[in-house]
Amino acid sequence: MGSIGVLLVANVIPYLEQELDKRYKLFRAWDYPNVAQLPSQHVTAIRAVVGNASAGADAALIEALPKLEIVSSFSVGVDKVDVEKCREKGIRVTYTPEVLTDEVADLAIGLMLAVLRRICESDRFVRSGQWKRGDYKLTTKGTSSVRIPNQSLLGSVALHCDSVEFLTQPNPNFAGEMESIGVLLVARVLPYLDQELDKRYKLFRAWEYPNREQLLSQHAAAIRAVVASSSAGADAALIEALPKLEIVSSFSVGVDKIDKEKCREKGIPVTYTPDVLTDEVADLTIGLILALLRRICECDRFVRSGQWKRGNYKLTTKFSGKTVGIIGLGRIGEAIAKRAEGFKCPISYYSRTEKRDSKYKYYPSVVELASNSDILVVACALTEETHHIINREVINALGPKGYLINIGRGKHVDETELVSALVEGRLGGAGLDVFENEPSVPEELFGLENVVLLPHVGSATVETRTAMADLVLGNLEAHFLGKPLLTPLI
Ligand SMILES: O=CC(=O)O
Repeated sequence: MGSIGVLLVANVIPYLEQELDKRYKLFRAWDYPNVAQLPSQHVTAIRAVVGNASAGADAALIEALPKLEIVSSFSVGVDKVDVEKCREKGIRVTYTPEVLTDEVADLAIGLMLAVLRRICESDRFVRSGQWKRGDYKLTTKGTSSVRIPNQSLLGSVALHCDSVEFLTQPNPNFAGEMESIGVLLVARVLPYLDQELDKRYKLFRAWEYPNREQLLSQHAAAIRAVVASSSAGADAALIEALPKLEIVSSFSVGVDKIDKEKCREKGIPVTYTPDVLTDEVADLTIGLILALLRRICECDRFVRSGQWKRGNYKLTTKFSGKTVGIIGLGRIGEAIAKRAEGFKCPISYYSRTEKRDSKYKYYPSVVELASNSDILVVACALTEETHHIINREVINALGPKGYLINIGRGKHVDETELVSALVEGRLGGAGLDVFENEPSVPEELFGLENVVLLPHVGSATVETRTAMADLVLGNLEAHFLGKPLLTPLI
């Protein structure tokens, strides 16, 4: 085969170039001012042309190579090959279908999620330190419908994802009585929730007081409900300091900032916002995985900075078919598993106990799960047992080819260990939506290519945050009307 001439008309991967060079007499088009100037003995030696999506074989080239038998394209698209001319001259044309189908489809999903959920913009927001000055704006949902349990109980609450209808009127059965009920909002949340609480109740905003003591000394006796969030909850001291407290309603699914034991002890119900945000968080998890493995944010930076003109972006890593290990197979963990199945990923999981009805492989230890996973996703609740569930041993078990995704809580991960593993190359990469001391993010991460950093935006779309706000309002209304709570945790 060494005497067969092959003309390479485009820069392909070094591997293909080397292998062609080993087997054939290889002519590289860029070594000549133009193909018309190939010495005539080369022209007659060339029996094959290898091109790609950007350079192929036009009619002139085909006509200029009298011994041409085949055009083999390193691409699925053959728009750069004059297929008609090849047909006319009986020249074979090959291309590379099937082998790249999953890869391109994966990237299309990654791009969709990156655009809808503003993944690259959010990553820039974190890296530039802007998160410290306020939260990132809400984005748009990737999945098309929101379902909430017991929707009928919401009364005047309207929940439509396609056209989000904002709840503007309090339940008429309740108006009047409610205005005297004191509600404490402990953190800035969606303006819509703030406004709607303000319309219905006597609202106290914690951040408007110099400190908790002043707030409590003036209003403790009026407060009958606390509205919490993922960043600020209700600790034992606050619960004890509110003698009239009847309910804690959290604008979040994670309730690690609420002292649930204290609430239980005092018979105070706690509500949260499960289900309505499951799709959103699972979508974002897939977006994070794709952004990390396919380097979507880094590629976006590469294009925006004009570097593409100086050469192609380096090759990245395939998602489809990778083994995915999930820590915590609750609602969100299951939704992530279902999505990853669509990418033909074998799924396994760790949880405190094996789920008898689950089809996924169970590992009784996180280290074992990490050793057997390419991608490890943290999707469990934060408790004392799951604090730093990702430690040095787990990170080392995941290894330099492994990827960590955290959409749970920052405190699930020993961040110091994570940063050193990333910096030292002991871990392949990390996609992080949460951090130990939000909105502070370790600055060592800002310059790394193998991380995607998001400002805790798992559920942060207009549609889902509105649905979560409506659940908070619905739970409070149900409580004060003496009806069953919509989404009680306690
Ligand atoms: O982190 C978000 C939530 O707990 O809802």
